[in-house]
Amino acid sequence: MQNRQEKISQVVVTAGQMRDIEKRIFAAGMPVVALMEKVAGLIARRIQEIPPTSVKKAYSVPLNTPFLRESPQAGGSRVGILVGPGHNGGDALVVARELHFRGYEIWIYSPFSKLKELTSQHLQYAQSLGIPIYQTIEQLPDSDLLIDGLFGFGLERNLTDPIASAINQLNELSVPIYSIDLPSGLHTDTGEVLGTAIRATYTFCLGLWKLAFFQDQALEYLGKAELIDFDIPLADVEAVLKDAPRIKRITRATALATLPLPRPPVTHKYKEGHLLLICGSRRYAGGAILTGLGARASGVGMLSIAVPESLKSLLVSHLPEALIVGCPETETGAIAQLQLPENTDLSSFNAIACGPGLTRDATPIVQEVIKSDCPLILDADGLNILAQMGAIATLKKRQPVTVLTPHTGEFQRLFPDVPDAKHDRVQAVREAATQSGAVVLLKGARTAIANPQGAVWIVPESTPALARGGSGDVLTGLLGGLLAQAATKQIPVEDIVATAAWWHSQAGILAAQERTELGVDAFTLTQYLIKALT
Ligand SMILES: NC(=O)C1=CN([C@@H]2O[C@H](COP(=O)(O)OP(=O)(O)OC[C@H]3O[C@@H](n4cnc5c(N)ncnc54)[C@H](O)[C@@H]3O)[C@@H](O)[C@H]2O)[C@H](O)CC1
Ligand SMILES: [K+]
Repeated sequence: MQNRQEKISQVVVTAGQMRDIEKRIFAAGMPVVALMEKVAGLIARRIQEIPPTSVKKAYSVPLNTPFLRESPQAGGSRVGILVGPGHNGGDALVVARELHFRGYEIWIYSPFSKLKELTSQHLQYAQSLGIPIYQTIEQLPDSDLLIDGLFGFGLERNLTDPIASAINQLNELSVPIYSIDLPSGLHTDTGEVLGTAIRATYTFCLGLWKLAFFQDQALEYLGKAELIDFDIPLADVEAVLKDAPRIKRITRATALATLPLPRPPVTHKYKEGHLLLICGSRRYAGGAILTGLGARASGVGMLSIAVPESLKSLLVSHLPEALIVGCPETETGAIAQLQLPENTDLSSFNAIACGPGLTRDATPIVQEVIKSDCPLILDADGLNILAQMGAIATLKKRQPVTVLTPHTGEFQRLFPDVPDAKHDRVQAVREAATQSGAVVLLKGARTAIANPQGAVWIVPESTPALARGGSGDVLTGLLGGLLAQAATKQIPVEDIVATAAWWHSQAGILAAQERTELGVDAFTLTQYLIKALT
C-alpha cells in the first residue's frame, strides 16, 4: 500500500479539477476562511525556513543577509506582498500578517479596486495593523523578497496594463520572488504565459500539482517548485478524477517498483528477456554503441544487435556480451537486409528497438519490423521513416505494442495534424497516442508519455545536461531492455516507458551533480545509469 503522501505526490490536476476538489471540501463543511488560514500558515512557515543561500536569484542580496531568519531584527528584512483580487491575494495577505507578527518589515502592493470578500477583509485587517498599502508600482519601497499573490488558478484571460507592465517591472528588480500556487500570469493547465508572467525564484504549489508545472514553456517562470500539502482528502481527489484519464508524476517509488528487481532466484538469460536492437550505419556507428550500452544497463538477459556488416567488429569490441548480427549493407553503408541467425526471425525476440543511426536508406528494414508481431520501439530514423509512411495509418494496422520516442521535431513530422504540440505538450502527446494506438513518449525538459487510452505519465525532474547528441540513443536501448524483460509480466507498457525515462533523467541529474552540466556526454551517461539506482 502506498502511503498518502506518495499518492498525493503523483497526482497532477487541471484548474477545473482543482476547483471541483476544492468545492467538495467546502461542501463537506470545511470553512473557506479556515482553509485559507491553514494553507497560508503553511506557506508563511516555509518562507521562514528557506535559507537565503538556496535562493538563486538573490543577486542584490549578500548571502549573509538575514532576510529570512526566524526573528529578524526590526528593520532587518523587508518583504513586499503582491495582492491580486481573488483568493490567491487572500493567501498572500495571511502570509503578510503572519510575517508581520514574526518581525518582518512588510508592505503590500494592492493594485485592484475590487477584491473578493475574504481578500478584502484580510486587506482591511492588514491596514489596521499599520502595514503600508500601495496601489501603484511607482510608490513601492525597496524589499529583499517579494511574495506573489496576484493570481492563482483563477486567472482566466490575458493580463493587460497596468498590471502587465507592473509585473514586467517587478521582474526587472533583482529581488527573489516567491509565488503562491503558481507564478501569476501562467495558464494553470498549458503553462502558457498569458500576456506576461512573474518570473519566480520559488513556487509553492498548493495542495496538488497543477499541470503547468510540467509544461516546458512554464519552467523558466517557476523557479524551484515545491508542493505544499494541506491535507486534501484522497477520497475527494478520487471522486473528482474518477474515470478521467489520469496525468501522473512518476516518482522514485513507482519507478523502482516497476523495475525487474529483485530477480527470481532461479532464472536463465532468455527468461530475462531477449532484445533485438536494429541500429547504426557506416555514417552513424556511435549511435549503435550507445544504444547497446543503454540496453546493457537495463540488465536484459540477452542482447542481439543488428548492424551493417562493416560495424560488426567495432560493436563486438564495445559490447562483448552481445550477439552482434552483421547485415548486408547498402552502398551508403546502411543495413540493406536483416540477416538474422539461423532458426531466428523477428518473432524470436521479446522486444525490438529500431532506429538510432539507421539513416533513411534503411527504409525497407523499418517497413519490415513494423509488419512483425513483436513489441517494437521506434526512434530517430525509425520515426522519420514511419512519418514518411504516414504514422497514424501505418500504426493502426499494427496489433502488437508500439512505442514511439520522438523529440518535438520528430513529433511534428509524425503527427502534423495534432494541433497542440507547441501550445500544450501534454495534450499533444495524449492525442498522438489515442489517434495512433501507440505509446508515445515526447522528449523534452519534462518528458511526457501517453498511452492510447489517454493516460499520461510525466517525468517531473530532469537536467539540461541531457540535451546532447547520443543521449536519446541511450534511452532507446535502456527502454528496449526493460520492455524485453517485462514481456512475460503484466506491467502496463506505459509504466515501463515512464520508468525508463525517469531512470535516464536520474542518471543525467546525478552525472551533472558530479561533473557539471557540461560533463554529461552520452557515454558518461551510460556509466551513471546503475549508479542512479544505488
Ligand atoms: N486550491 C484550494 O483549494 C485553495 C486555493 N486557495 C487559493 O485560491 C486561489 C484561487 O482563488 P480564486 O479566487 O479562484 O482565483 P485567483 O486568486 O487566481 O484570482 C481570480 C480573480 O482574478 C480575476 N481575474 C482573472 N483573470 C484576470 C485578468 N487577466 N485580469 C484581471 N483580473 C483577472 C477573476 O475575475 C477573479 O476575481 C488559488 O490559486 C490559491 O492560491 C485558497 O486560499 C486555499 C485553498
Ligand atoms: K501567484
